Amino acid sequence: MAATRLMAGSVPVKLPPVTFVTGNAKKLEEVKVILGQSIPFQSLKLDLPELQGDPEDIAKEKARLAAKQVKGPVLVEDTCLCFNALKGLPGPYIKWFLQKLGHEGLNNMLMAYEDKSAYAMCIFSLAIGPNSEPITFVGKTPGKIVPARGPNDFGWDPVFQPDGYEQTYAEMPKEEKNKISHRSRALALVKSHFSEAGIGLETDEWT
Ligand SMILES: O=c1[nH]c(=O)c2ncn([C@@H]3O[C@H](COP(=O)(O)OP(=O)(O)OP(=O)(O)O)[C@@H](O)[C@H]3O)c2[nH]1
Ligand SMILES: [Mg+2]
Repeated sequence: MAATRLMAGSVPVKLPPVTFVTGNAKKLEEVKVILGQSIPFQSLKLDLPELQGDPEDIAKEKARLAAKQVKGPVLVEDTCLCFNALKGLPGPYIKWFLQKLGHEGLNNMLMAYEDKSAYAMCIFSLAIGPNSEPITFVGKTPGKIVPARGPNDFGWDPVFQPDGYEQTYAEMPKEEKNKISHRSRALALVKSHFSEAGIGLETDEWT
């Protein structure tokens, strides 16, 4: 099973299948549903170390590390939750803020501010191999931080209410979240890249 890169006017170059590398089962669940059969991929559960700094650099570095481990094409993603009143923080550090402070703590961080607006951001990074420069695809969904509502099965979903909705991500049916989420917006760009770059895949099977 191999992916094929169709170069205009040249012989297609075969690439191994793309591996989505993440340690987060909930991310993987959403990526599977959003991509459907559009880009067949295999997944690898690996909690990669993360650089500090600019979210795009974090995602690229994650892709470089993943490509070294997999020795082939990889897709990774890094998710940020950015509070406008805090100039974008916690951003890429949301995992640790959520772990230490919980939903209530995230709300409390904004207590001193009237502005509760925030945005969820997903940066996918694709590296074709260990020596190629990763490229990134950014998806954002604006919303606000609210006291937790809805099931508690994925991260900060209960405290993020996207603009134009009365429900938090957690309260929305999954199909609805996947229509407007930061993740689906970033993946729409990944899909376009695959079709524009002429990256065809020989298989439509899940592995
Ligand atoms: O409510 C949520 N709705 C989402 O749509 C969503 N996407 C990610 N997250 C959480 O935000 C942090 C990102 O950190 P993160 O990008 O480093 O992820 P991770 O370390 O869990 O996995 P990975 O880095 O191995 O891929 C982690 O706490 C994730 O659980 C979400 N929470
Ligand atoms: Mg991580």
